[in-house]
Amino acid sequence: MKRIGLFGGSFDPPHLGHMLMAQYVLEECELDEIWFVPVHTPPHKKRESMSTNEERLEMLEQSTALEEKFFISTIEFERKGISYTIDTVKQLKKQHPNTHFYFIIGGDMIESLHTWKDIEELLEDTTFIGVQRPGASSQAIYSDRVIQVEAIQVDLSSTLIRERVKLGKSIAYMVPNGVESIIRKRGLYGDGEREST
Ligand SMILES: Nc1ncnc2c1ncn2[C@@H]1O[C@H](COP(=O)(O)OP(=O)(O)OP(=O)(O)O)[C@@H](O)[C@H]1O
Ligand SMILES: O=C(O)c1ccc[n+]([C@@H]2O[C@H](COP(=O)([O-])O)[C@@H](O)[C@H]2O)c1
Repeated sequence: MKRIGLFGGSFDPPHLGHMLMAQYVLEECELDEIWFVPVHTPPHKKRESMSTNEERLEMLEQSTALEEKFFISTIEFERKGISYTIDTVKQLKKQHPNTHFYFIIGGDMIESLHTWKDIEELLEDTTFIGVQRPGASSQAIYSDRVIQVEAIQVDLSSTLIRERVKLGKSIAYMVPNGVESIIRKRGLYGDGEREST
């Protein structure tokens, strides 16, 4: 059985917190590959930024280019609609029958797992991996059904990066190489009016 870690998120933009946790989980949980799965429409979160799917994908491609075990699945872009994880996992399992899928989340999300669509069914054959996140608590209904990994904790979020860009502050060393220049080149996260996908 191949062991694949799915890492879902908005990645708007990808930041070093994402990359460090992906690399750490890859090794620590002895996974074969990590597949980053950018959401089309997050189930529980309103996307605050107006960046397009193509722009998020370009930043993710830049972020994963140098690591041979990092891949991107655009399955949720293609499916459109709300990006429920159960739908993604079911679709992927059909396409890759000899694979065990893991789903990587930040420790902050363990608390709200009970609100996910068909969570019992999802937990039956998908193994969740929760990576500690600064400020997150581990007291939650499903905490004993999630492999909890103590990776290097970085108090970074995409929200913080977007705010810093808006204020004209540096984001050097906070995002993977090349991501800052995509942000600047495309004028992301500024005040200007942009179209969303
Ligand atoms: N610094 C971090 N440490 C641990 N987990 C993180 C960190 N940043 C993001 N994650 C986790 O990565 C996944 C994808 O996150 P997402 O792309 O939504 O980033 P975010 O930084 O939380 O974004 P935003 O600030 O826009 O809400 C989620 O499971 C989230 O909990
Ligand atoms: O399936 C659900 O009900 C569900 C509810 C909340 C979040 N998720 C997934 O969790 C991942 C991270 O979500 P977010 O909101 O932090 O971008 C992303 O892949 C979402 O599709 C999934």
